[in-house]
Amino acid sequence: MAQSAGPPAVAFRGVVKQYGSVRAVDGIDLTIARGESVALLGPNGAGKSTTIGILLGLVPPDEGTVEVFGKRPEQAMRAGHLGAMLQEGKMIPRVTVRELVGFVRQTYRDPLPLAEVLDLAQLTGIAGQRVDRLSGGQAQRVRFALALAGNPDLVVLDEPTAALDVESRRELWAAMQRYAERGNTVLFSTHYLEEADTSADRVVVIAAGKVVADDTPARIKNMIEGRTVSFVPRGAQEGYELLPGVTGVQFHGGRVHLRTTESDRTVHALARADAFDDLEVSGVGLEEAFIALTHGARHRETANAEGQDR
Ligand SMILES: Nc1ncnc2c1ncn2[C@@H]1O[C@H](COP(=O)(O)OP(=O)(O)OP(=O)(O)O)[C@@H](O)[C@H]1O
Repeated sequence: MAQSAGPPAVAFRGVVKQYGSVRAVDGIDLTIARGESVALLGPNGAGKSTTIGILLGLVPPDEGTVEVFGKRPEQAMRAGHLGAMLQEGKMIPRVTVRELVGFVRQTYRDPLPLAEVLDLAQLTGIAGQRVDRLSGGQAQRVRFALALAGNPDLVVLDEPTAALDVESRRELWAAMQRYAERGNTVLFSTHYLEEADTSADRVVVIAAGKVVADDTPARIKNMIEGRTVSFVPRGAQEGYELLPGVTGVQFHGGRVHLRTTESDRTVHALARADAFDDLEVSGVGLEEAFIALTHGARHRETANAEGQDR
């Protein structure tokens, strides 16, 4: 649930990060309100980890500014506003869950009570176990507990469920949602649309270092889970973008390719206009959908630059 008092949890303005010829982050503008749960969704190499690194003050941007609760990331980190769970991170052997979480929380100025951290991360029942003997899912929940220990206002998780089985994922998301429900801001990255759909209020889709879509999970799902209707056109080849459900139009290989969220209605409208030969309807894979969204974003940029209202 978003709250409005004070500066936003996160404000990226025109952020760019270049590695050699790769623009890992290519002009990101992003504001996250306090209390929002936001998923950064994107394929491999989209720029999610780099964006998170910049947010945490670990990666200096080449251009643009980043503020976390109105402060520079390093200041926000020092002030205890930020907690992070990154992809890597080995456990110290031979200590128990309780000892490790207890030790880490003591390094913060105003930590959560130990029992509360253990409860939030669903670790109470395994608090006496050694951290180097835990399952993958349990170990991830310990990392989550370490990210929460300082009682941060914003917790950032970089692909927290990578390599976890379904049950462990479910437990981690339940733990994360309980933290979000306390009014905290959560930002996590994922490759999985289902995770973004069930665990976020808002989904920001990143591809090739750019934000290509930013909407509610339901609308993003609609965009990504759409279909492609392709055909050899007949008659006037215009106005396709006005057909019901159509979110994108491309011409190649002598065919028209329409992306649509409502393929039945699109096909009915085409049939009424007697506008096609050799019609095909296919589902869209996630990678393809990202590419389509990326093209859509470029198309909109060009249209805006040309002053067209499309
Ligand atoms: N330290 C680095 N040096 C050189 N190139 C880098 C570095 N970090 C990231 N990149 C490149 O920047 C691009 C974005 O990478 P990033 O790790 O941010 O993507 P990602 O969306 O997090 O991917 P994944 O889902 O695979 O973790 C990739 O092309 C990657 O190879």
